[in-house]
Amino acid sequence: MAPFRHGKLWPPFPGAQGRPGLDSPLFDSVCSQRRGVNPKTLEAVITLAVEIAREGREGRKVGTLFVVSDAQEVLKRSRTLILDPLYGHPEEVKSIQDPDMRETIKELAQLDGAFIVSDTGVVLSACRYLNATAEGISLPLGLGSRHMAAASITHQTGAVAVVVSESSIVRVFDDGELISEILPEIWLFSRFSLHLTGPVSEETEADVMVVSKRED
Ligand SMILES: Nc1ncnc2c1ncn2[C@@H]1O[C@H](COP(=O)(O)OP(=O)(O)OP(=O)(O)O)[C@@H](O)[C@H]1O
Repeated sequence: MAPFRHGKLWPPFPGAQGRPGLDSPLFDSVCSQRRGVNPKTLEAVITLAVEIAREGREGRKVGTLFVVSDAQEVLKRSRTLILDPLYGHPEEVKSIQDPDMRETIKELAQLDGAFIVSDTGVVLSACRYLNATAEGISLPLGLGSRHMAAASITHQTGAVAVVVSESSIVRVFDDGELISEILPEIWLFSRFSLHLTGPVSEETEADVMVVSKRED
């Protein structure tokens, strides 16, 4: 029988045995109120991003991008690259907390573009190209166009963006800036060069390491 943690079933999702999941305190520093987005939604997105970075799909690494909150502004600044696979489905089945939806996202993550997630956690759209501009963005060297799009959309709107890099690192952007880098497997640390600059905090739980910009 699965153990309980913080009064909830642990681990929360099949396949996440022994890994941080929803309600893990590991992501508290990233999902703080100062982000200005629903912390529960952001936490659910980051947990899913870590699962995607860890698992890939059918033996391949998968990179993808989630944009969380301020959805109407984000939708205005983006367009679908193909017919939207989530279009027309009722909101009740598109919750980021829903296990079936999470599996669907893992499948769709193989396609180009971004997922748009509302503040309440409804995944509104997939495969979206974000109108990105490098103006006003100072991105650490070595990050490519997916990261630029993430930084740019958070500069233009009140959203927070979560990138799963094909190199298996999860990065979080707010206000046009990289605020956190998450290693889904601690052994990656030996091959990892930090893109965050300035004072950082580090937290590790169940093989997952979170390095965040210190904001105190
Ligand atoms: N403006 C954009 N909006 C949405 N998705 C984008 C945008 N630009 C790039 N992408 C996505 O990022 C993918 C990878 O691009 P690229 O390799 O340049 O990014 P990257 O930042 O180096 O990411 P990774 O670390 O995963 O390689 C593209 O195939 C596309 O799916």
